[in-house]
Amino acid sequence: MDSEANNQSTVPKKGPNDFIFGRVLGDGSFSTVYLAKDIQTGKEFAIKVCEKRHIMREKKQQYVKREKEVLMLLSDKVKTSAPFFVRLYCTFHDHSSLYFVLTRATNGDLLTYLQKAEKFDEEVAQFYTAELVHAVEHMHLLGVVHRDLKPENILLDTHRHILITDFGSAKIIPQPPFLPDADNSSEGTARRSSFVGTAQYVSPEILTDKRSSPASDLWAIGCVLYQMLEGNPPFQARSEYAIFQKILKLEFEYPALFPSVAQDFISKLLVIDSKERLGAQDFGGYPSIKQHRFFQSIDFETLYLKTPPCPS
Ligand SMILES: NC(=O)c1nn(CC2CCNCC2)c2c1CCc1cnc(N=C3C=CCC=C3)nc1-2
Repeated sequence: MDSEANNQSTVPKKGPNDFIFGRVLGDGSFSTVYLAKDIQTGKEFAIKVCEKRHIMREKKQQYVKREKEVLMLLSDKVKTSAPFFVRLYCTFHDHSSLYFVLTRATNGDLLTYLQKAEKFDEEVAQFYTAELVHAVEHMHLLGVVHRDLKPENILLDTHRHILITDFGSAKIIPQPPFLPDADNSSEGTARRSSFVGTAQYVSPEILTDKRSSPASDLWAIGCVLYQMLEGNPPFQARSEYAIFQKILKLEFEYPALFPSVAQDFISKLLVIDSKERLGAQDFGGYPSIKQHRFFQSIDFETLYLKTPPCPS
């Protein structure tokens, strides 16, 4: 965790009174995210406030515990150098709430950015998909599967680079040998009792046998890229049930003039059998994804140094 304001014994423990809370940045079923300023340093953060009573009533203890574990893992500068995630600076609690002090993303989320542009051209879509692939590869190599990747959970920092957030649905799977979508069903994949994710981006295996795996995030990348280029996600309907039916039947179309290389890439991710998805058989990362001609001009190692292209 960052020495800036972490919970190590050498740093006095922060508390709610150390911050000035500002406007609400967003709210979920049991949390509210505020813009906040550290009184001592003047630095601005996003503070996620989770109400204890609501967490207990909704039986969400596991979600909150999992999110903290994942955020601590991704914030450990020893374990990860990828900047593509919101960082957890410190946590504290009082009688009513739990507080997560997080990176503040000054440019909102990718969904809002995409809606303003209606759709992205190929260069912008390629750039943000490359950052997403690089981030997901890093996350999976640390054994973290997000399970709810979507444009709303992809924030944009001051320079409009991505910051993946909201790890409440995430799963941590045991470490090396880490085979994306390995057959070790007790480890590489996880069965849940309840539905995880957001209907438009959920993969078929989560719907059929509730068995999520790293390849579930690869499916979501395919959905996000389609949405960046078309303006809407590939699977849409009036109800979640109808969306699920379309997903299970792979019922979606590419509009006329949809870029052919992107179409080829998406078609290799939106595959019903998770083991057949591009990258699902890779080891130690996703070389087969990064080598796809959709990323022909991309240098993944210097993405973060580049200025993101602007939508036209
Ligand atoms: N659920 C969360 O963890 C979360 N929710 N938000 C606000 C949401 C608003 C709607 N779109 C998705 C995000 C945040 C976080 C993490 C931490 C976080 C950090 N910075 C921002 N910044 C924003 C800036 C402008 C508009 C919205 C959010 N927001 C968050």
